[in-house]
Amino acid sequence: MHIRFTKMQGAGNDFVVLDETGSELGLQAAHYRYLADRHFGVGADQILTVRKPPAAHAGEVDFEYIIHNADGSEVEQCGNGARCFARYVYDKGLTDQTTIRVLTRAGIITPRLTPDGRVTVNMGKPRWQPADIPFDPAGLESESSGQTHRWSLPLPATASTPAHSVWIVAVSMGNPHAVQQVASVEHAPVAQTGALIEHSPHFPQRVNAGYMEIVARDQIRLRVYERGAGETLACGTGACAAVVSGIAQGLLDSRVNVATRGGRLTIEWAGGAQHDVFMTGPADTVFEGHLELPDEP
Ligand SMILES: N[C@@H](CCC[C@H](N)C(=O)O)C(=O)O
Repeated sequence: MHIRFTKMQGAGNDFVVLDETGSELGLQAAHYRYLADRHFGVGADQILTVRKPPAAHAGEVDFEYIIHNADGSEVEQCGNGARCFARYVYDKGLTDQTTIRVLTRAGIITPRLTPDGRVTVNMGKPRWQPADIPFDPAGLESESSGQTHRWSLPLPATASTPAHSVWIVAVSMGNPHAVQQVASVEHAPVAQTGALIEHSPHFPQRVNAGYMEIVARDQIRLRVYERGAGETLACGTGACAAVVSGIAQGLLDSRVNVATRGGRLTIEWAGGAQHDVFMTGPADTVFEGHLELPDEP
């Protein structure tokens, strides 16, 4: 099958974007893995697919946006991808609106193109209830921290680390996140513990593992080991999860700059159950291409 694609990136989190507004390509998990492969395919952390809204949501949203991780799994949400999605549909002339309502597996989000070239996304509300994440805290030690809880998550011994526990805040931004505070992101054991946290049995659908260094009440540094993709240069929902966990614990103000390895994001949240989280950052097209997709990659 011959397909056209656009390569995009947002703060270094990179994507292959596919247009299925005309007809669906019918790709399988192995095709997404092939497209994401940095040696044999195009190379990406996630594959983003743009579709017209399904009939049940016609009039309510402008597009549907489907996300696959590099490992081929379909996921509910992707923040940096949402900004690239908005940039894509606008630049391709699929819409002339600068505020776009998008259906995702996690619900409706609203990206808005801003005059400075960046994109601000209303990412909806954080969800803290374990069942909504999903997170199974059975048997875990916990302590209250501001308006939320920290949980002591046990990690098994590996060749490089002894068995130990880390204190995490569990939160959903449409997808699951476990955020821990570290003294220094540079020295954080992301490579050693990221996959252990991702596969913890306390997160039945796996989890994105965030490592947050608080620099000031309005500034953090962040690394994220992403579910289904490994460590990426930035994770938009990870930035939202880290900032809301910091605000809920009383450690951060309501507007926070997040320095990632690939660029800067700004996250705003007024706190409480009624307020949405807003994320602002870059979204850029890198190149366009076409390729012959093997029937069975
Ligand atoms: N890079 C993303 C998150 C993509 C999905 C994530 N890996 C998951 O499995 O939940 C972002 O910018 O939010």
